[in-house]
This record gives sequence, C-alpha cells and structure tokens, in this order.
Amino acid sequence: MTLGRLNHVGVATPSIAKSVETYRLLLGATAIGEPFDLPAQGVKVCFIDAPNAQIELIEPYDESSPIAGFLRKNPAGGQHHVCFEVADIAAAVTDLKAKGATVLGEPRIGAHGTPIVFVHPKDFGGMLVELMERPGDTGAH
Ligand SMILES: CC[C@H](C(=O)O)C(=O)SCCNC(=O)CCNC(=O)[C@H](O)C(C)(C)COP(=O)(O)OP(=O)(O)OC[C@H]1O[C@@H](n2cnc3c(N)ncnc32)[C@H](O)[C@@H]1OP(=O)(O)O
Ligand SMILES: [Co+2]
Repeated sequence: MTLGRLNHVGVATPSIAKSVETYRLLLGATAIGEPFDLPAQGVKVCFIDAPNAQIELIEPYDESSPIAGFLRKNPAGGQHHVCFEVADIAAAVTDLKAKGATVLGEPRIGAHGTPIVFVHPKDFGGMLVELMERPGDTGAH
C-alpha cells in the first residue's frame, strides 16, 4: 500500500458544541460543518476544516460508542486517531494483515461516505490509525 494524504485528526469530546466554540474562539476556525450522527459507528461527528486537513470532532452517539469508552478514561476528550487516505482499502487491509498488523474488523462506510478501517494502536506505538479510501477512488478496484 502507499501512504496517502492525512485526511483528518479525530478528536474525542464530551461536547461537540463546546469544542466548536473553543476552535472558533481560540483558533479562529470558520469552516465548521453541521454536526451529524453516524449511529452505525456510534458517533456524532462535526468536521472543522483547516487548509490542509480536517479536525473530526467525535462525540458518543450512545453508551456503547467506542468514544464513550475513551471518555471514561479521558473525561476531557483529546486526540483519538489520525486518518490517512489510501487508493484501495481492500488492498491496504490485505497488505497490513500480511505484515502482521491488527486490522480492526472489516471496512465499513465512514463519515466521508467512503470505506474506512482502523488498525490497532499497539501497531503504531499507541496511536489509533484509520485508513479511508480516497473519495473518487471507491470502485477503482
Ligand atoms: C467511523 C466514523 C469516523 C470516520 O472517520 O469515518 C470515525 O473515525 S469514528 C471513530 C470511533 N471508532 C473507533 O474508534 C473504531 C476503532 N476503535 C476500536 O476498535 C477500539 O476503540 C480500540 C480497539 C481502539 C480500543 O478498544 P477498547 O476501547 O474496547 O479497548 P480498551 O479501552 O481496553 O483499549 C485497549 C488498549 O488500546 C488503548 N486505546 C484505546 N483507544 C485508543 C485510542 N483512541 N488511541 C490510542 N490508544 C487507545 C487503550 O489505552 C488500551 O491500551 P493498554 O495499553 O492496553 O491499556
Ligand atoms: Co475518523
């Protein structure tokens, strides 16, 4: 596989509304998307655009959310994952598994409407990594 662009940094938060105000006030964020729910992934999502990537604010959709678990350990929230783009998610999964990485589950549709998958933090020195198929590439394989 080939490492693509950093698409977003996932930031867990107990309150998207409060986090949006922080980014707006402290960093002058202006390109702030409308929050939306992704029940299948257990999250509420809000994207804040920076010139070269996005901040993905993620709040638990319900108590079974992986973000709820993260917030129990980190009540104020914080950096949760980084997401890189790949051309072909299926090829990336095959390649990572062949190299012994722990791919979490099967690819599923993420917040950008393209297939995503996660790789366990233990493979990246404690950082949760998400891979997403580049918009426009889906179906290229
Ligand atoms: C999909 C929509 C959107 C998008 O971009 O499209 C998103 O990105 S939504 C993001 C939310 N979804 C996920 O995070 C799915 C992937 N996550 C998982 O499968 C789990 O959360 C997992 C496996 C990372 C952790 O599982 P769990 O929480 O059940 O286990 P523990 O809490 O016991 O943690 C085990 C071990 O991992 C460390 N950990 C947990 N979360 C993170 C994290 N975000 N970053 C780094 N490390 C993490 C935790 O500290 C434990 O470490 P240990 O040394 O064993 O104590
Ligand atoms: Co993400």
